Amino acid sequence: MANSFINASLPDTSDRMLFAVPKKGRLYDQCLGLLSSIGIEFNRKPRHDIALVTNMPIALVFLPAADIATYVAKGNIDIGITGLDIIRESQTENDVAELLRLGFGKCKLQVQAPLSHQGVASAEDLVGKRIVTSFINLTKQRFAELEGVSDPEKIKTQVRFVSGSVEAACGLGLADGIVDLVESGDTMRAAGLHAVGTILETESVLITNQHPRFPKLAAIIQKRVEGILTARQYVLCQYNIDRKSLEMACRIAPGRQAPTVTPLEQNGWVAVSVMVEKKVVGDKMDALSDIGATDILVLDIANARA
Ligand SMILES: Nc1ncnc2c1ncn2[C@@H]1O[C@H](COP(=O)(O)OP(=O)(O)OP(=O)(O)O)[C@@H](O)[C@H]1O
Ligand SMILES: O=P(O)(O)OC[C@H]1O[C@H](OP(=O)(O)OP(=O)(O)O)[C@H](O)[C@@H]1O
Ligand SMILES: [Mg+2]
Repeated sequence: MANSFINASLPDTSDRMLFAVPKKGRLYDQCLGLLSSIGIEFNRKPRHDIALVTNMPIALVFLPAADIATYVAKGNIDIGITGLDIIRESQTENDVAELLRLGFGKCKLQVQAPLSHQGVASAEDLVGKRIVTSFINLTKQRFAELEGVSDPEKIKTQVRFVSGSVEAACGLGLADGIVDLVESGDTMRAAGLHAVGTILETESVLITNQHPRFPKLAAIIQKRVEGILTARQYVLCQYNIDRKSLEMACRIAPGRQAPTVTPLEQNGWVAVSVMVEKKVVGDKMDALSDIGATDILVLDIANARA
């Protein structure tokens, strides 16, 4: 279970829920944005990896993303944000509870080979060859499947660990193929590589220990984050329509629960307010306009609670 940091120069965290956040890298900015959106305020001193939250009994702990799942699984940290890829690689999926998928940090863990090696068209073609990766366990598991071997430690493919800039390994002669994360594909292409197989699709997740020390506080954080994710996913659409066309309009945009309908002073007309998924709002506006809706407005939602 989580302990306070026993060091006179460190803040007292004994009564606080420890919340781990990636200290740098691809998830850092998005995590800080999310913390701010859910109303978490803190002061972080330069070079300090612990920051006390000023308006909740929480201490933020800034850690490498790759270590967060292990700390949460072991109970040294109560709640945290990391990638699904890291949970799977650290083999902690049975010891952490996944509260929410966060919709950022989306990418794929892919097997990649040099474009110049024309004989390698699929991951199978790399069986028995040299693979370099930061994802040793997931890579060994995939090659064990490809080789039909039940123990990933008994594969003939040679899997070697490097901690970063994995794409350089083929060009430098250390590997015949690599396994690394791909988002836009720019890094892969810049290194003269192409994807020959996908091991995992990943995104960021909010996780807790299976037996969190502060279950109520963890539930509050989960609710707040859920609210922000909903707010990001939806917009509020408002329009006026003849009551005769209301049923059709509600079929076009039924909302999350149901539209709010308010009578207008104008006889027979109503004002409708409804949540619509951002990605389809253009289509919905066109369809509402086609059946006679007027003054169709779309408003951003700053926050939401189910
Ligand atoms: N290109 C990317 N696009 C989206 N998500 C990514 C990308 N690269 C990494 N991630 C996600 O972020 C997690 C942390 O990786 P990241 O590269 O940010 O950490 P790091 O290697 O510790 O930082 P840095 O690369 O700055 O040294 C990954 O496990 C993955 O879930
Ligand atoms: O498909 P892309 O959009 O190019 O993103 C993929 C790159 O992002 C990550 O690297 P990062 O920038 O974190 O550097 P690192 O390899 O040193 O960790 C990952 O390891 C890939 O190299
Ligand atoms: Mg990285």
